[in-house]
Amino acid sequence: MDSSCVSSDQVVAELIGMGFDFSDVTEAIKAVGPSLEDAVEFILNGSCRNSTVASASSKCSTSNGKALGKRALSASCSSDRMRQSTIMEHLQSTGRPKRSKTNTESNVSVSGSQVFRKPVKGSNEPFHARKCNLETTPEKSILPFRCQEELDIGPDWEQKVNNLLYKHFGYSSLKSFQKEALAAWLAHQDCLVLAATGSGKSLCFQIPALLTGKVVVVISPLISLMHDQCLKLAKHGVSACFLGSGQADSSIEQKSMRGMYDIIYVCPETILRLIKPLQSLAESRGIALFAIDEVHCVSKWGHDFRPDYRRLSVLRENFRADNLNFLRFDIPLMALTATATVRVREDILNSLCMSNATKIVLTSFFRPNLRFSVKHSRTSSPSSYEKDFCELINIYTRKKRPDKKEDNVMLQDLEHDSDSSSNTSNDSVFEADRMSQSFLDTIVDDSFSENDDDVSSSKANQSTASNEKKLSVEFLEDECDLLMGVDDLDVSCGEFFGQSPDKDSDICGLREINDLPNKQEEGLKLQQGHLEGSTIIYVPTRKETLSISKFLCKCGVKAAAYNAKLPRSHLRQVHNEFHENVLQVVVATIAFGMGIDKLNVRRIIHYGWPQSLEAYYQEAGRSGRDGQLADCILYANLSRIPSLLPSRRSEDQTKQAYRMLSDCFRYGMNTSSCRAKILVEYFGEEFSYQKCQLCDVCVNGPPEMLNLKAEADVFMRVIVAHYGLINFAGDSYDSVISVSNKEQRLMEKPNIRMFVGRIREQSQQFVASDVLWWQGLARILADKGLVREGDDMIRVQIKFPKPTKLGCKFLQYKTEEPFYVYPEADMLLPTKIDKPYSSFSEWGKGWADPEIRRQRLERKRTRRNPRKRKSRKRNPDLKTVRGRLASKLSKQKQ
Ligand SMILES: Nc1ncnc2c1ncn2[C@@H]1O[C@H](COP(=O)(O)OP(=O)(O)OP(=O)(O)O)[C@@H](O)[C@H]1O
Ligand SMILES: [Mg+2]
Repeated sequence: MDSSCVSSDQVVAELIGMGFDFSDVTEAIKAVGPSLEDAVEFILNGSCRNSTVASASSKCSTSNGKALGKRALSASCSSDRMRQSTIMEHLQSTGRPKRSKTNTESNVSVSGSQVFRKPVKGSNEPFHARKCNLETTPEKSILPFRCQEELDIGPDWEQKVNNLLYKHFGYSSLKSFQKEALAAWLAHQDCLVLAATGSGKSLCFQIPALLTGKVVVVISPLISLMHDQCLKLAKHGVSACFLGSGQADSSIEQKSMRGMYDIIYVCPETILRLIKPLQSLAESRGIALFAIDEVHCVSKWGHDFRPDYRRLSVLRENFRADNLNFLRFDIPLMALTATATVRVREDILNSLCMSNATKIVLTSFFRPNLRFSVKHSRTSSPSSYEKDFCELINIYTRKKRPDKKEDNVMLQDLEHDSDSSSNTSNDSVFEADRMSQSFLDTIVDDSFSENDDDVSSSKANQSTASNEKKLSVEFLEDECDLLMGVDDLDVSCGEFFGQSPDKDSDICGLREINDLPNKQEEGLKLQQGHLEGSTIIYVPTRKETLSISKFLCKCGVKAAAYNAKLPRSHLRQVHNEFHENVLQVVVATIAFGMGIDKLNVRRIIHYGWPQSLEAYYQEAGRSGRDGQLADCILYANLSRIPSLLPSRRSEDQTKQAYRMLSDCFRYGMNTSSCRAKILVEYFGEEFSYQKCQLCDVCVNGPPEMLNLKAEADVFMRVIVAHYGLINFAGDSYDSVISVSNKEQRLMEKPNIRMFVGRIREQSQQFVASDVLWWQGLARILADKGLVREGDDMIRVQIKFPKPTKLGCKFLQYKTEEPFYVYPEADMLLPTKIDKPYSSFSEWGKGWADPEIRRQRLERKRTRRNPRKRKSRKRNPDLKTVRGRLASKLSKQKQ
């Protein structure tokens, strides 16, 4: 067989697959030979690289394309009738009846033509080109790429898809949710795919491009995500490009709009200005689908709201069959996410104007190989790092000397960067570090913590700070990377041409180990990476990315910081080295983007409270994508109520943000329910397993239940008495409330501290009890419907407890019925609580002994560290937000 001829066939098929007209393709091949790149250039630019080709080109451009094309093909392939006939066979295959716009019942036919991609290694199978120009109409001849013929994919579409799947990705079959999503797309239905992280949602929108030869347009929120996906597709033989927001060079965009790539990744900002060119593309090569990946970004009720996502309803408005007469059906929308609550789903459907008949493909959010746990830590200092990362350091440094030079690659890079004054990017690292300093101080100082976590206090903070740049929301928000812009790498667009799928290996951990049976060495290497795996540590602030990565590097771990303020080139390097297993640990803010698809991420550590369970689950979901066990550990200060990180929010959004933070806090405080169950139920799924058998709660079991009848009783009595809701005749609690004071007290906002103070005053048994413990009890009582938030504000922790009707009834029951509950995590903290309060009878007696009392009070004083408190009071620390506010306020008072 003439190899050059086979090669020509391949190039022809590839070019037709790209959407070029057959006549143009043959003309180009004739002119430049079987070179894909030159042929593309020839067709697009009408010119070639060398002079011979150039002359051919000019010759071609004036000649009859079709005639020349036929001649070209017949000339180059005259000796290989078999290959030639294979192409021709397909080209001449009979057209199927066209579907009408009203034929919405069809569930197995698609608009456009079937096309097979570039043949894979060693394949002798016939390959096919699209069926363009066989039924030429005058209209079509005006549009060179246009191909309106409908091909019935047929009832065996699944088999066809499986073949493509195997050829391109090495997988044997579709997962059932992928099948469902594809069936919906084949039936021209919009589709919302809700499936767990790492379940394979991307294939749902990649397959349509392979199956139809039309373009798939994917809206994606981050350059790094688009970049990774394009790279991966290219390795699997699919051409793709990505278009970020600020492209200096528009050539890729232009080529993409001419149908050069099978899949176009584009950020929402950019797609809004590409509507017209996309309409032309829909008319020429055809658009099979608009996929909106990470679609939870649409919703302001979600955790990662991007205003530009909300404007994507333009896709539905501008790509309807009603508006565009060349369309038989609206171009379907496929929206995909791994983290959307029921409310967010509704918001997505409405905001994107998805059709009423949208198919919801819902799979379990449960990831059975993820082991969730929560640990208490101050998370604020090197001493916490030492304690908390000791195990991690051991894993990565078992066979190494901790001070080994080469282990500190990225740290040295950063330090070097910081020291240098001549290099701009270095400056920015240093700048990032310097700028972060003041903010970290505020975080360490818990300026945003404690109990002032309500909307009003947050507003007060914001307004007081508004004049001072350093205290502005913008500044603080920026320090936290709360909003990640799309441009998270130093590239704004890129193109990737499909390589033969067999050429790719395990680079970037793109394929399963068992896909590489003949590549033992690589397999072993990868396996080694799998055993140890990679780790991502998520922290709330940029400063912590630097301090923790620095700490780890010093301990011999190959770690790097990742936050939005670091130079883009550094971020790209971190991405690459993370994927290539050069780095062991990445310490990142949320900027280390969504959809990171690396097989061997063995642990995700959250070091500090996440802002929502959606964000937490999304980030945790980056681990264990190889199906092996992976750890998702949340280290949080359980003795502190988490606070919202500063961000610009409307009042409604602030309320929602508090709701989400509160759910997250309750997840951390939980001691009795399976963590996986809490997480999947949060997304509205019924958890069918009851227990995951892996999380800390399932493994360690819940704590002992305590009968807190006495404590609940005293707490309820104090607040009920305060509100004067029950007349406790002759009751000591009532006796402390004089009638004259009642009105005044009803006017004031009695907070939980006040009530605890009152309990301490009135009952010696509880005289040294901790507010933290009572806060836990207040949550339990609120869960049982006995108390509620007094001012109806939404808070992370109940602050102004007020009895409900049920709460009043609770006190009226003069029964001895026990009140058994599981204590929450903060109620169990050893430093705060020595004993369960139900054993106070004995413990309380101790207070009668002066020596015991002296010792206890002394202990308490030492715990509180009075020196620090004193100095803070007298001299507000001007390095902190709280300190600056305090000093400002005291000046105002004076
Ligand atoms: N049918 C399949 N059989 C085996 N593996 C598959 C299949 N489909 C997808 N995968 C693999 O699953 C992994 C995760 O895929 P993908 O990145 O699409 O996940 P995702 O659902 O988009 O996750 P995320 O929500 O984090 O973005 C990929 O490595 C992919 O190749
Ligand atoms: Mg994804």
